[in-house]
This record gives sequence, C-alpha cells and structure tokens, in this order.
Amino acid sequence: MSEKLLLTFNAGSSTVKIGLFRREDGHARRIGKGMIDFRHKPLTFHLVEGPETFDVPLEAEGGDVLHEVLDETFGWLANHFDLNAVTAVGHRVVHGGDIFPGPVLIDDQAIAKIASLTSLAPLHQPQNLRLIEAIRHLKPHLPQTASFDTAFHRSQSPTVRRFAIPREFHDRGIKRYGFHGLSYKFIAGALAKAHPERAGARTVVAHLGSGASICAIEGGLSRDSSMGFSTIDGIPMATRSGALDPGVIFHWMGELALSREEVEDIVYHKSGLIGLSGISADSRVLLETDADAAREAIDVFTFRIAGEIARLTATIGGLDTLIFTAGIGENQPLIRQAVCDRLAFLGIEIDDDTNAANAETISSPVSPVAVMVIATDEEQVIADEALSVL
Ligand SMILES: Nc1ncnc2c1ncn2[C@@H]1O[C@H](COP(=O)(O)OP(=O)(O)O)[C@@H](O)[C@H]1O
Ligand SMILES: CC(=O)OP(=O)(O)O
Ligand SMILES: [Mg+2]
Repeated sequence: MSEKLLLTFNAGSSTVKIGLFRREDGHARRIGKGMIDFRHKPLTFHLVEGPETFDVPLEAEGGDVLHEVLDETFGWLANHFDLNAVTAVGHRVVHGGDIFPGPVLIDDQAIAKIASLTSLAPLHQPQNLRLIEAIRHLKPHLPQTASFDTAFHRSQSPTVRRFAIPREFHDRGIKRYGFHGLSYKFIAGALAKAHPERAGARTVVAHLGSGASICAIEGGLSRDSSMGFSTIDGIPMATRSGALDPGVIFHWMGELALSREEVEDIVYHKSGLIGLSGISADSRVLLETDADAAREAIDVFTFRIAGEIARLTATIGGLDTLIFTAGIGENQPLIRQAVCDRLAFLGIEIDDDTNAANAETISSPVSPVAVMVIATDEEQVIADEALSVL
C-alpha cells in the first residue's frame, strides 16, 4: 500500500464538508469531496469525484451522536476510494480562543482545551467535538489534527480586539476573536501565489456563505474582521442577524420574557435573510422572487456588507483589492454588483461581463480598486496544516 490519503472535516453551523486528499511529497492534493447538509432530512451525502456527483440517501439521522452518520458515509466513500489508505484526519475547529495559535495534533489534553471553549461558540464547538469523538470511536488508530478559525486573526492589534467594556472582562476572554480564518488564510495564500504584486497591498475579503464575515488583510495578516466575539457578529447571514444593538436582547428577555434559548434561536436561526424575507435563507431564491420582502432582504444584506467593507477600509487606511469568496461571493453577480455600487464613492467600478462570468478579476480597467472573485478552499488549509503537524 503505497498511496497515503488524508481526510478532512469542515463542520460549519449546518453542514459538514468532507475532503479527501492524496499525500504527495509533503503536499496534499485534493482527490474527492463530499458534503452532508444537516438542515435537510432525511440526510443525504453529496459526493463529488472529478466531474461526477452522487447524492446518496443516508439512513442515519444525525442528532447528538455522529458515529452512525460517519459509518454510513465511510461506507459510501469506500465505494470510490481506498479508505484503508487514510493515514490521518484533519478537522476545522471554530474556536481556538487564546489557547491555540495554530494547528495541533489532537490528544486528550487538546480535546479538553477545545471543550473548554464551548461556551464561546455554542453552535460550532460541540459539532466539531462530536466529529472528533466519532472518528476516535470508528478509527481509534488514526491521528487527528485540529485547525482553528480564530488562529488567523491573532495578528489583530489590541485596539481592534478590545470591546469598550470594563477591563476585567477582557482579561476573562470577552474580546474579539474573528472567524472563517481558514478561508481567509487560503485566500491570502492564493492571492500571493497568483498576484504576488498585490499580496502586500490593502485587501478586504468578503466571505459570503451561509455564515458570512469580512476581513481586512495587510501583507497576508488579518488586521480586523466583522465577526468578533461570536459567530453572530458583523453582517447579516442566511439565518443569523449579524451585529445587533444589545438593547434588543434586553428588551426580548426583559419586556417579552423570552428565555436565553428563545433569543439564541431568533438570532442564530430565524434572522438574517430568512428573517428579513420570511421566504428563504438562500439568496438564490430571494433574487428569483418579486416579493418586496425578498428585495428588501437583499437590500439590507448588501447595505450592511458595503458598510462593513467601508469600516474595514478605514482600519487598513485604504483599499487596493476587494475579494469576494464562498458560496454567494463566488456565484452571485447581482450581490457583488449591489455591494460595489454602494462603494462607488471609493472609485470602485465593476465590469458587467466579467462579473456575470464570475471571472477572477471583475473590476473595470479604470477602477482604482481591483475587485476579484477567488474560490475558497478551507479543506485545503486543513489538509496542509494537518501535514505540517503530523
Ligand atoms: N452555485 C451557486 N450559485 C449561486 N449561489 C450559490 C451557489 N452555491 C452556493 N450558493 C449560495 O451560497 C450559500 C452557501 O455558501 P457556502 O459557502 O457553501 O456556505 P457554508 O459553508 O456556510 O455552508 C447558499 O445558501 C447560496 O445562497
Ligand atoms: C464561523 C462560522 O460562522 O462558520 P460557518 O459559516 O461555517 O457556519
Ligand atoms: Mg462555511
């Protein structure tokens, strides 16, 4: 058995993306990918191998124990790949707090530390831990590694990271961490590779997926981001509110006597595009309907994105390159157009044809800010980081 494979898991709030990589002279080369979307029951495993895609219905139901889902998923993967060749598993872990400055090999101690950060990312961290435990259960001999979303943002200055609250809370971890770091690390690397002349410039990256955030990058380092303490912060998302006046929370809990769970459910699951429109959490659907509420949802979304890009531009003292990425950023010309129209005061100008084609550079030749579309690949970063610690 000469071939060595590496498996990666990218567990977000509602999906798990699986990557399969071949280890080639210290590099990880992607050979397959899959996705399970926990929003849709019965669960299906969406598998991509080269140009082919397969949608496989799963019998397992998910819930708190993922062994069964993974066992079934491995069964299907084994039809396409030699899983006996898998020599390691890499995970995205959303919160590394101040504990993890970079990727680690997972052992009991690391698991305990990851678990200690659960209260800081209640939606993501338990899912990440469940996956790690499920792999330990199914394949106890396989080494596992963790790559942290927060690690990329540790280069932000104390001024950026501090909330204007009493100092004692900052010392107890109530500060801005930032997320989607694996995606931003990938984009910073891809920009440096494709356009070394742009790599050192002032860059803002808009990661617009179901979860969405924006990051200001300078010289490949994170300087500021729209997400701070939690994954609710910043711009509105598919189902999350984005930044919200804390007075609204007091009103809900005080005047309306809603419980913490009810408030959490509103801001994490019932807000953003689904809350604004009452129609769908998927911007594709909203762009295709004529309903006023759908148009308004997109307007609020692009208004808040443009506002945040402007704020981040102030953090890095100007803007040379604006990059759109993730599901919406990579595939939705109308959203990119609407955001860029709102940023026309920066001189930004989009070319309609290249924008419609999702081309790599979509700004017009006269635009002083280069506007780009780069596909992100968080799994590639997980795989590369896994190899770096194994
Ligand atoms: N091919 C596509 N065309 C248009 N929009 C898309 C496409 N793929 C994904 N999207 C949009 O991106 C969103 C999901 O983005 P993604 O980056 O996969 O999110 P996440 O990782 O948070 O699950 C979808 O809700 C949809 O609005
Ligand atoms: C950090 C975060 O919100 O992740 P996701 O978009 O994968 O839910
Ligand atoms: Mg994601």
